[in-house]
Amino acid sequence: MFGILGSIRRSWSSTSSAKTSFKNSLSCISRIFFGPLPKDSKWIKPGRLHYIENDVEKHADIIKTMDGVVVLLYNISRKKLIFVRQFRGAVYQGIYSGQNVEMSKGEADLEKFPPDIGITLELCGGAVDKDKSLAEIAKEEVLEECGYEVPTKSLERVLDYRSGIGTSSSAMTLFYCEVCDGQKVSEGGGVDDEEIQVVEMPVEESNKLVEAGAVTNGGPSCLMGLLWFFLYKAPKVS
Ligand SMILES: Nc1ncnc2c1ncn2[C@@H]1O[C@H](COP(=O)(O)OP(=O)(O)O[C@H]2O[C@H](CO)[C@@H](O)[C@H](O)[C@H]2O)[C@@H](O)[C@H]1O
Repeated sequence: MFGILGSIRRSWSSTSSAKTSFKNSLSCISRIFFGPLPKDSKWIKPGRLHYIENDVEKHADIIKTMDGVVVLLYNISRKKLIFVRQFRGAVYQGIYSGQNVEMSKGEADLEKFPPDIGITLELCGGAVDKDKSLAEIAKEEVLEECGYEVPTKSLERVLDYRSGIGTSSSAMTLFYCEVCDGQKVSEGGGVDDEEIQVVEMPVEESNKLVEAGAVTNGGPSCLMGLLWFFLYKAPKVS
């Protein structure tokens, strides 16, 4: 199973077998290099919040980022959960720099740190960057990334929570949506130059993703969605 998903890397050892640990690369990443954040970044804005608590002045170094939606998709025709895999620069950087809080600089050593270490397994989703309802944004992401055309009413709002509460605290919304083969209208894979791979995984196999130790390079949204599914949905639908 972990041939396709890749197991989590907290750090990367140069003695690790780079070529065999990750299979099924999504795309060809030939070069990775690190640079400073431009002030006009559309995606993140860093800042410092000051506050006085019990007469003591304190501060929090924070990052403003966009809110997001994620969708746990379940194909009822084939009893499969649907995930997406993609290269995430932040994950690559996190593994590359390890415990070091400094941002990496310059050219990445792709021999020691192959690009595939930055590939995640995630729920379909995206940023709340349009003036539309959360369900409409979720519906669009389901179509763009996974190729299923679903009505907004089939998106069940499950949980609202915050990610990265120590630094960014963006508001996230998890939806659950059942789909069938008849709703599959395209391959998915993202829009423009996105390189997203759709992974349809049998329920029994997905269950292993939340077993102790079987953590993937995925975020808490994916793990939390899976836990919710196995607690509340799987007993009824699988
Ligand atoms: N940090 C970034 N830097 C440069 N380009 C970026 C970017 N994040 C997204 N993009 C670009 O925007 C495209 C579309 O993004 P999406 O709306 O699908 O959001 P994504 O799933 O990347 O999550 C995004 O938005 C959600 C909600 O904020 C976050 O949780 C998640 O970390 C974030 O990547 C990506 O393919 C990429 O080109």
